[in-house]
Amino acid sequence: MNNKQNIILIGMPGCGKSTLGKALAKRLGRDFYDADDVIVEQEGKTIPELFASSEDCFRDAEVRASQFLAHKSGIVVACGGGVVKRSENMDIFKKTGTVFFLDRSPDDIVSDVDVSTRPLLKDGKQKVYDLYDERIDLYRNAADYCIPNNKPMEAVLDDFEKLIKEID
Ligand SMILES: Nc1ncnc2c1ncn2[C@@H]1O[C@H](COP(=O)(O)OP(=O)(O)OP(=O)(O)O)[C@@H](O)[C@H]1O
Ligand SMILES: O=C(O)C1=C[C@@H](O)[C@@H](O)[C@H](O)C1
Ligand SMILES: [Mg+2]
Repeated sequence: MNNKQNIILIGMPGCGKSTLGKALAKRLGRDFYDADDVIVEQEGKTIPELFASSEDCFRDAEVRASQFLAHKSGIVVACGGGVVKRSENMDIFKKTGTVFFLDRSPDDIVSDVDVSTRPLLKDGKQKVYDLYDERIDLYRNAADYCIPNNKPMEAVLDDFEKLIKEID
């Protein structure tokens, strides 16, 4: 893959975007960005503060962060879990990047994520299953490639790195 092309990770909250994204960036010698952190920095507000105004207010900020990130080159981005809710974000990212869906089962997500600390999951474990059903088609349709996250992290990283080297 062209090393200027951005690597964009999408997937459920808790699917491993930040952890695997950071590790992949390190392996490839690229810079890593967490889109949620960019939103907080650009807006000068926390994610709960933005959601407290409205979800639309947060989603508008997310589009601005997508635009900012898509102007960079050769980076790895962990998107927010709901980035696919606005198809505009995917159009923006695809201009300069390739989109990878990190697919982790809801069973694995609930088994090791502290749902109480994730805003959209604060309503408990059932929310993970509901969100997965609600969003799975959006993730699959938005992605250029799917990376199953169903084995130890180092093995998933090996698959990811191999795929990146294979694709144009
Ligand atoms: N293959 C795996 N094996 C073991 N643990 C994993 C695996 N993939 C992810 N995890 C763990 O799952 C947890 C959630 O991962 P992470 O925070 O990277 O998810 P995320 O997609 O960035 O979530 P969010 O959208 O909420 O930011 C972390 O504790 C991470 O170490
Ligand atoms: O899944 C979602 O809709 C979200 C996930 C987080 O990464 C944040 O982007 C925010 O809490 C919304
Ligand atoms: Mg994250």
